[in-house]
Parts: sequence; structure tokens; C-alpha cells
Amino acid sequence: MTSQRLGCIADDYTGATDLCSMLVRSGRRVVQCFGVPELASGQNLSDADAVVVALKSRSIPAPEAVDESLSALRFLQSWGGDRFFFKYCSTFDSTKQGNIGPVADALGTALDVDRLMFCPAFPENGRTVHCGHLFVDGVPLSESGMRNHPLNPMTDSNLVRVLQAQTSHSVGWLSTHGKSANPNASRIIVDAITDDDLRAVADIASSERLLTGGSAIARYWADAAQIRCSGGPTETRSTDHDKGPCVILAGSCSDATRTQVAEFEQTHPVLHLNVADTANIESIAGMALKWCSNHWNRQGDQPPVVLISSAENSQAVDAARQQWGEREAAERTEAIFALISVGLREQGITRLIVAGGETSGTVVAALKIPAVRIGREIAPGVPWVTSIGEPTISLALKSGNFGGKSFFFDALETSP
Ligand SMILES: Nc1ncnc2c1ncn2[C@@H]1O[C@H](COP(=O)(O)OP(=O)(O)OP(=O)(O)O)[C@@H](O)[C@H]1O
Ligand SMILES: O=C(O)[C@@H](O)C(=O)CO
Repeated sequence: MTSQRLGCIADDYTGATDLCSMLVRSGRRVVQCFGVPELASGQNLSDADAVVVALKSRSIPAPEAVDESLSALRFLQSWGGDRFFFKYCSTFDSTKQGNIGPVADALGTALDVDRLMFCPAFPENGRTVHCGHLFVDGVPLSESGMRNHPLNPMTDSNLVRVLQAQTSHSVGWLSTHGKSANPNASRIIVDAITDDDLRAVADIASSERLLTGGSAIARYWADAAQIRCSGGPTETRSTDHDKGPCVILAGSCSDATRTQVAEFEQTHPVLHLNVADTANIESIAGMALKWCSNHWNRQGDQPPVVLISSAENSQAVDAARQQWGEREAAERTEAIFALISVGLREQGITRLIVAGGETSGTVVAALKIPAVRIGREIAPGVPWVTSIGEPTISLALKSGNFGGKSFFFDALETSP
């Protein structure tokens, strides 16, 4: 086995955690950094086989996404990365203005790579690509829930067309079963319906210096490219706060998270925030924190687990948007979750489960967590992680659409 190391750039926080969880499946040591670390930050990444820099670059203007991605690349090169992976969403979340095409092009130029493959498929989570078209659980992307996504509505399932709108390079597609269109194009959407297809794609791409895609291909590619594998994920179990109280913060508006919250509410306390409320955010957060501490003070056999949700149903979200406008309602919600997470840490809480990519970003930023080590997997694409630095906190950061109905119970069962 060679000692090649893998540097990854992910365009969102929970997407990055998803990628990490796939890479640890083969026994790699993986560290996820939130934002581009200072080169002299002193973080010891020397024992990592792969480092994933998580950005929040999915929905920002393309030139900014390019700058941040190139700065992440420079960091990963200085860390010692030999191969590079650009991770975006398995539903190819992007707009006509970008950012998948512009970022991939910029990384390709920086690494002197002419031909780039795009492999978003994640069969285990129902995302497949056939003849260049993306399907979610068998439904064309443009007919799936993604067509209504507030930031990146995906209204075209044909990824060749979607990517072509974002790059001046020619775009084609290729399947591992010998079919292709415009196979000499310099940007290739790769079909994959099963994990066997992904293994075949990984073999084809094994000598590439840069690959782009969803999390699922990354693991097979890392194996095929013989990326260093030091053996065994870092254990996330922390002895001093085992199984203390746990709080779930659900800011995701996805149907999957709503179903998970409803399931959890049947047996556990749930607080539904009213974001439309004109009270100031400090008093809304203060009320939520008081509600939590009341649960800690109750005697019981089990450590208490409670959930705070901001998006019980679409009416609650619509009401907040009507009151504050779309952007301000989201910012207000995020500010409330930020205050709650800081308050919870002051209360000594060391286990947090967060649903939603933006919400996870807000919580991690509020808690000033620079990086995490990856631990046990809860559901495909969602592991427990442990913060690096003091005080240590265990987190599960879930992409809105990930996990089955019982996700929060699964997280508690596998919890450090
Ligand atoms: N009641 C609400 N009113 C307005 N905005 C809300 C409300 N609840 C949540 N939000 C905002 O909606 C956005 C949800 O995005 P988030 O990325 O957290 O979840 P998601 O889009 O479901 O998940 P993912 O991006 O992981 O697929 C956040 O900005 C959040 O603050
Ligand atoms: O690829 C996925 O589906 C996830 O990692 C993600 O990025 C969701 O936002």
C-alpha cells in the first residue's frame, strides 16, 4: 500500500460529514475541518489518511465558492495531500450560475487536470444516475422533492444539461456498461445505479489526481487509488460524559426530518419553536433553554433526551417567512439555534444531534468547533463525530434528507 493521502473539499458541512463516514468505512483515519484551517493552527493532522475541508460554498456566488475552494486546496496541498476529491450533493444541488462547474474547473486548472469525471450517485441512499439523468428513489430529480428546494431548486434531471450551463468545457456522459454520449468531452457525467457500478467507476478513475462526486464513489476510489489506510476509525467514545442528557436540534425543513421528528415526538419531549413570534431571539432561545433545564432537573432512570424543532410543518415556515421575509426568517432561526447551542454547552450538555446542513453549520460555528474526528456510523452518510479541542462534544450532523423514520432513536442507540 502506498502512502498517498487524500485531500477533500466539500461544499457543505453535513455533506462533508457524509463523505467522512464513507471514507472511514474502509478503515481510514479521517479528520473533518470546518472552514479552511489556518496553516499554522497547530492542529495535528499528521496521523490522518484523509482530511476533509468542509465549506459552506454550495449556494454562495460562484466566484466566492471558487476562491474558498482554491484556498482549501492550497491548505490540503500544504498538509500533504496527493490526490483530491471535490464533494457535492448526491442530488447535484446547484444553480445555472454554479457552483459545481466553476469550482471543478478551477480545481482542475490548479491541479493541471484536463479531463474531469462527475459521479454524484449514492445508490445506498436512492440516488442513481442513468444515461446522464439523476433519479431519487427511482423518481427523476426534477419530479422529486428537490424541485422545491428553497436555495437550489433542481428542475432538470439531465445532468449533462445542468453541468453544461455551468462550464465552457464540453460535457458528455459515460456508463460502465459501454454506453456513452460525447465520450471525448472533457467533463463526463458518470452513470452508476449500484455499488458495483461505483467500483467499476473507481477502477476507471484510479489514476486520476482529482475526482468529483457524491460521497459514495469516494470510498471506492480511495480504495482503488490506494490511499493510505492506517486502520480503524478514531473511537468517539468519551469516558467522562457517557450518556449524559442529549439535545436534538432540528432546523431542517425536509420531509424526511419532519417524519423523524414526528416519530420521536411519540415518546419524547419536543419543543416547537415559533419563529414567527416577534419576541427577540434572546428571549425565544432563553425560553427554550429553560424548557431543557427543566428536563435535566427531573429525576429518572434514563438521561433525558429532548428535541427542539423550528419547522414542524410548512405552515410554520410560511408564517415565519410572511412575518420576516424568506432570508431574515432563516437567519433568525439560525441565530436562535446558535444561542441555544451555546447555552446548552454552558449547561454542560456534551451530546448534540443536529438536523439540516445550514443548521449544522450554524451550531458548529456558534460552538467554535474547528474540526472533528469521525466515529461510529448511525445511518448511511451520518456518523457520530467528536470535536477536537476542549471542551469535547459529541455531535451527529445530519443532512436534512438522510436517515430513516427512526433516525433519532438510531442515533441514541449508537451514541458515544
Ligand atoms: N420556521 C422556519 N422559518 C423559516 N426558516 C426556517 C424555519 N425553520 C428552519 N428554517 C431555515 O431553513 C433552512 C433549513 O436548511 P438546512 O440546511 O438546515 O436544512 P435542509 O435544507 O432541510 O437540509 P440539507 O441542506 O442538509 O439538505 C435553515 O436556514 C433554517 O434556519
Ligand atoms: O450527498 C448528499 O446527499 C449529502 O451529503 C448532502 O450533501 C446533502 O446536502
